[in-house]
Amino acid sequence: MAFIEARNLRKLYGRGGNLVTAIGGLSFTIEAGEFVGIMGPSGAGKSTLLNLLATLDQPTSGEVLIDQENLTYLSKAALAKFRRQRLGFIFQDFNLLPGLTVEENIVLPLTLAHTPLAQIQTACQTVSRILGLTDLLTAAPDEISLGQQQRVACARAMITQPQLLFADEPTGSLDSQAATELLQYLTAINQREHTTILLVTHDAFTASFCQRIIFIKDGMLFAELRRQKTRAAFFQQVIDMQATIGGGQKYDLF
Ligand SMILES: Nc1ncnc2c1ncn2[C@@H]1O[C@H](COP(=O)(O)OP(=O)(O)OP(=O)(O)O)[C@@H](O)[C@H]1O
Repeated sequence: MAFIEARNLRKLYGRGGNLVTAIGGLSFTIEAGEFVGIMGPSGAGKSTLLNLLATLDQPTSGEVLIDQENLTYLSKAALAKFRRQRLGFIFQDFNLLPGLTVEENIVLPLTLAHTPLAQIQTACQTVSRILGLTDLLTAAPDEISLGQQQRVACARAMITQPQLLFADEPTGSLDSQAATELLQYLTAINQREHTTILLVTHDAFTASFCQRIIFIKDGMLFAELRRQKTRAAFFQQVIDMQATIGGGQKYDLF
């Protein structure tokens, strides 16, 4: 049974003669516990697609179902509750609140949900230990490195133990060591907790940690790759597909 189902999704921006088709009619499914990447050239519609699946944006037409719940028919309040209880988000620019400590940022989703304090403290200890943040809990976000900030954002996304985690270019601001650590952590929660992960990336190294990559171009499905052998072999397959699809790297002209 599909965990995420996109049914003929379309998203147009603008109006009149200035209409842009960001997503042109996409249908696919993702199973529970999959670790899936979305790739494609700049402007292909990757972020738009992620935002539609993550309920952060509404399609012009088509439907998104998550765990057999058709999100098209949920009210704004029901959608907000669904998002809060079941989804986690990691974005490239972290969105940490500068006036709060690392700990306050991490526990924010539980604080907003009025979770009992003892439960918040236990959850914070667990997630901080896993992500190596225990010694940084009293720091302010601007006192820690970018890699550490990204791990804080990851901890905040994970503290509610979401079934489904969305990440948009999660390694975009990280050096290769911090990126590797984050990807190993995502792999671990995918394998241990069976968290379904959907991430957008233009980076073949990041993509090589996924089990399956959906390539889109001009808002349409272009190809799909499944990891069958080693991560190194998958990395090479991703590079080859990027060459085929064209414009695979954002900054390949520089
Ligand atoms: N808010 C918006 N208003 C108008 N057009 C938009 C808007 N957001 C995205 N677009 C257009 O929709 C198309 C898809 O954009 P999107 O950001 O989803 O692509 P992407 O594949 O994530 O690109 P990138 O890799 O550069 O981030 C592009 O042509 C973009 O210019």
